[in-house]
Amino acid sequence: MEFKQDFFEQLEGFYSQVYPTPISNPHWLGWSAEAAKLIGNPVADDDLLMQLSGNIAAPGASYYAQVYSGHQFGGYTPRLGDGRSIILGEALGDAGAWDVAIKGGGPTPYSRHGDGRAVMRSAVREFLISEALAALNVPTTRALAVIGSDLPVYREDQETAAITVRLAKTHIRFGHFEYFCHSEQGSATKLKQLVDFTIKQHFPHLSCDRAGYVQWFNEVVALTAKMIAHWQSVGFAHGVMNTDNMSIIGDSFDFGPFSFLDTFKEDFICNHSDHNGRYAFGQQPGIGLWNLQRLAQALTPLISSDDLTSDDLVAALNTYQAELVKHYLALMGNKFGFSGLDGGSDANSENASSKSSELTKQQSEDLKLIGQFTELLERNHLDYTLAFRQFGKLDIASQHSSLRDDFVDLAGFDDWYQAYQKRVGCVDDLALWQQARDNCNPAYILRNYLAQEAIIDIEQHGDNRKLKQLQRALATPFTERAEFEHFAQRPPQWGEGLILSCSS
Ligand SMILES: Nc1ncnc2c1ncn2[C@@H]1O[C@H](COP(=O)(O)OP(=O)(O)OP(=O)(O)O)[C@@H](O)[C@H]1O
Ligand SMILES: [Mg+2]
Repeated sequence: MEFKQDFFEQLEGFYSQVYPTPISNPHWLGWSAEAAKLIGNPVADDDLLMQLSGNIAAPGASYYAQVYSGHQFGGYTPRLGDGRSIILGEALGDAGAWDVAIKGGGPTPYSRHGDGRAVMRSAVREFLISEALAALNVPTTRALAVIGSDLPVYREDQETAAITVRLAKTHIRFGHFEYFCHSEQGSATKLKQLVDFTIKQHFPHLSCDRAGYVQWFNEVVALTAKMIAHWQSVGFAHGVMNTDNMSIIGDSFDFGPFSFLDTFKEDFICNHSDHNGRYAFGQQPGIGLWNLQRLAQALTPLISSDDLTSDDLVAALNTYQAELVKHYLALMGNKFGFSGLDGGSDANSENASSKSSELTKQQSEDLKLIGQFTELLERNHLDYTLAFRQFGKLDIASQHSSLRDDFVDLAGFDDWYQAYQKRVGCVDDLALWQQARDNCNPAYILRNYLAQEAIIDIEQHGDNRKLKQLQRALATPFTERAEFEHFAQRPPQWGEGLILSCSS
């Protein structure tokens, strides 16, 4: 791996240098060849294992933990920082550089009372979901590897430590800006230095002046809205949308008690510490905006000469909803096979952009049709992913749809289906239309119970074969294969809506 050290060299005072603590008996539990391609294809040999577990030095690595703060469950914590993630530097790849971080690498000056480690179950989950979301085309950090060990760690019970090797285009979070605005009083120079660095590294088309800052914030709003539209469309609940877990480039970041929906449930809560449902599935779009408001406050000293958030930042915040709806409609319209979508079949297309917050009549009707369908799913206790996978089997012109058999409320379904058929309109090539549905409605998602089964095999028998098989299925989630049939089922009763502990 070849590193550059831009953050380390240019942002002194924004991190503490700290070396990982060696860990006993490191061994590969998982490796992502896809992620490896991003950073010049390192070979997963013993030498690299020792480097990425923190047991020997990696050539060219700097080793540092960044300082940041953040709003956690609505309240401000003045100083957090990387308490268990140690960054080696920015590894060079063909399409840019990626921070390489050892998550669970041992204590840092920001560990507070923590041990700096991660338990195996959480490291495996982060590894699997990072790569699974990437395969679903959801913007996300990646995971190069998960490394097991013999080190005992203590949570509710004794467990074993493991490491996720995270790749991130940046580790800069909303919380970084909050720290240099609120916690380091009078440090407007540092805030500016951080914003300038972020723009130069990740938004190089923008200038580092007031107009550039405003444009940059507009882009952060749009990227965040797009990420959350993706989450809503695949039925992903993040679980801990604190501002210290919001990446400044709109990548899904920090995977703890996340969950995909099994049965569709708008108010599904995946984090058992989230007693009020602040981060429930249906709350995510609103929380995205709330988090952006906190970021706008942190940027205010840079943009405005008084304490009021400038009109320009407020105007940017006001584009959030339209941005989110635009992406959500494109993604959902694709899943349903609506005709004549803005931006064609590419939901990422920049053509789909209309800054107007006014919905067109067609958009309002589409949103209504989508909402009616998810309500039907909820009332009929149907699985979100499996229901959508059925769309690739629909004979759209026929009155009899295979999907209908799954519903108890047949009259409700029939009414909806009629309106849906009308919206889809005439399909010239049914096979092509069905293929397009299969290409955006996954057969395989990382259901909590599947991750849990893989984890139990490792925990009880040191056997990572299930993890590897699951990883292979999730790498091509739109392609059904007989060998993975068991991954495309509803969960067994014990695994339905499995809620996980936040301790990790
Ligand atoms: N076992 C631990 N030891 C030390 N610090 C910890 C530990 N677990 C969490 N923290 C720290 O607590 C804060 C909030 O934790 P959170 O779960 O959001 O992040 P994380 O999963 O540790 O890391 P990241 O956000 O980098 O993915 C962070 O400052 C984190 O570093
Ligand atoms: Mg975090």
